[in-house]
Amino acid sequence: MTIDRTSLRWNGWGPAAQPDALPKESPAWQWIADALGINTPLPETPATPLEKCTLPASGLDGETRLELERIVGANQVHTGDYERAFHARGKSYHDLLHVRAGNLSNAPDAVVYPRSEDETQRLVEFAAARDIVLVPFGGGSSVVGGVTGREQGEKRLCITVDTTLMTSLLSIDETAMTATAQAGIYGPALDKALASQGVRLGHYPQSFEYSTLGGWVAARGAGQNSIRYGRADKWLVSAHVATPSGLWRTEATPGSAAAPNLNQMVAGSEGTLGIITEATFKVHSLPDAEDYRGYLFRSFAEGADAIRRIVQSEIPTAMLRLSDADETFFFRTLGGIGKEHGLKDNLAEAYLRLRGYADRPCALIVGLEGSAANVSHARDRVARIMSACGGLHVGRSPGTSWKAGRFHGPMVRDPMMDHGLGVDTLETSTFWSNIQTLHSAVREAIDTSIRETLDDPSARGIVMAHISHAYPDGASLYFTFVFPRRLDRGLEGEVAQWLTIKRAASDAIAAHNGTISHHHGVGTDHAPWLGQEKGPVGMQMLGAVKQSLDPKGVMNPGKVLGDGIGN
Ligand SMILES: Cc1cc2nc3c(=O)[nH]c(=O)nc-3n(C[C@H](O)[C@H](O)[C@H](O)COP(=O)(O)OP(=O)(O)OC[C@H]3O[C@@H](n4cnc5c(N)ncnc54)[C@H](O)[C@@H]3O)c2cc1C
Repeated sequence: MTIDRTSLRWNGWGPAAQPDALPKESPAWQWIADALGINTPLPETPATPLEKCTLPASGLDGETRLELERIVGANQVHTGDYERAFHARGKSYHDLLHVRAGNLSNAPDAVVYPRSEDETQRLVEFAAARDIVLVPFGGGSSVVGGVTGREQGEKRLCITVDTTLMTSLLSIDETAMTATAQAGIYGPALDKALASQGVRLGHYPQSFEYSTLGGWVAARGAGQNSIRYGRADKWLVSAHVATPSGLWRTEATPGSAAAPNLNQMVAGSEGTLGIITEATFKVHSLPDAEDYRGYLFRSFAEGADAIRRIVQSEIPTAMLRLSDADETFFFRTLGGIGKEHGLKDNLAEAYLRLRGYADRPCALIVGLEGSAANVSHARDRVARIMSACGGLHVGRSPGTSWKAGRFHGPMVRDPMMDHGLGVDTLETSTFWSNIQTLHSAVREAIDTSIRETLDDPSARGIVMAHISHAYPDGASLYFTFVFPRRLDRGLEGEVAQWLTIKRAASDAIAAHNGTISHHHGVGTDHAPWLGQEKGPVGMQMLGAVKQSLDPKGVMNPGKVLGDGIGN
């Protein structure tokens, strides 16, 4: 079962029909405007409807269309406006600036939906022979420019290959605890199929509902419970990839010393080497017990120290998520707006004041999953470390409400963009010894660069961050920032505003020893910083692999190895 494209927003996030996540009459708008130093009413900035957008004519000629139809079937080759608009770009803030403004100049000439590995391989070989560009597309949830159709200056025919008709769970090896599925299966469908056999992969990115197995591997992502279930490069056992040089089957053994592990070339390849048609991955028994709960810390440093100690003590947790003081304040205030403030809340506040947690606290959510005995044992050990590090237990409700809304946060972005506000996120990781330095440097870079882009001296951004994934040696930092959009200079001015902020943040990450991406990938947006991270020899190796598998450069050109930020 796949998701009908027309049931989804082509220029936003989630279902086409969905309740407004931030209704017009909500008092939250005024609070956000005040926090941003905006003294005028927020403007109405709705997205351009499709019928008013400029779509370049498809360059697909009749003969090529016939050839494509011979490979994938007549019903699987699309050149209609909706299909081309849906596949023009991904879901980054930068992507949304373009599509909401009605600029669909990146739309591919056609979208094709292969139904099998054989069709995909024939399609890739056909494209290579004809020098036709192919852009692999799963859920299209890339936030780094990974699925942009025609890159600027690309003259060749451009076809997006949508994998979402390849949705079968092919097999489960209950003895080895691995499973194999076709790459185009969406998160919920995969989860359901695995759960019916008593197992799960456990990969839950925030985009889970609208992203695919192939996209998770290709972008080398991490789910919210990555501490327990691992990132994509950890749970991937093997893959089949349709490349211009033939079908590539990576080796599948639990451990091997037979030269470097080529699965690591698939994870993170972002469609530049070929199209992943199926993947084999590790699975886990469904947990008997779950425990999600909250703690408060007086400082980000104390909370980070608690996470480090828990992970280094090898206590089996599924998730540890620490918000900095700004993020804690933002979500607590936003969540409380419009709600009646009763006696219970007053007592809770008085208690926090008394214990010294009222002044800019940092919230930490702990998630535990597994057998009842393991969860209970882990809960006690976690509680001891939290307490030793200054954490205050605040009960289950922050944990359960975080879990219930774990995929809903992004629904707020469209209404914000409809009211002149920009919202973007970026992420990195570093060693524990550097985490506070990197947090401060990137926070400062985003805050300063937002102010630089605004004329009004009282206007500013809201910048917040959390630790989202933890390892024994370090952790990731995930930044979210909200800012008043530069609406006065059109699309070009808005892209320039975004570029100023993005460059400042990325330069700060590179200067302070963070990775340019912990889990979103490289796409076009992070490509200019990749060389600094991999070094000249590393870049030469990546280029040589690309050249060897895809000598004509038809597979997702401009991504990962390009330099096209802002395209
Ligand atoms: C709201 C939101 C929240 C997000 N949260 C997370 C998160 O928590 N964790 C995380 O890791 N990421 C997150 N992301 C980023 C994104 O969802 C991930 O990168 C995801 O793995 C992409 O999956 P997809 O199926 O949508 O792939 P797409 O966006 O379609 O593609 C991503 C990249 O992989 C390539 N690709 C896709 N399918 C294939 C294939 N079969 N073979 C070869 N190449 C392929 C594409 O060409 C592109 O370069 C989030 C994005 C959004 C919009």
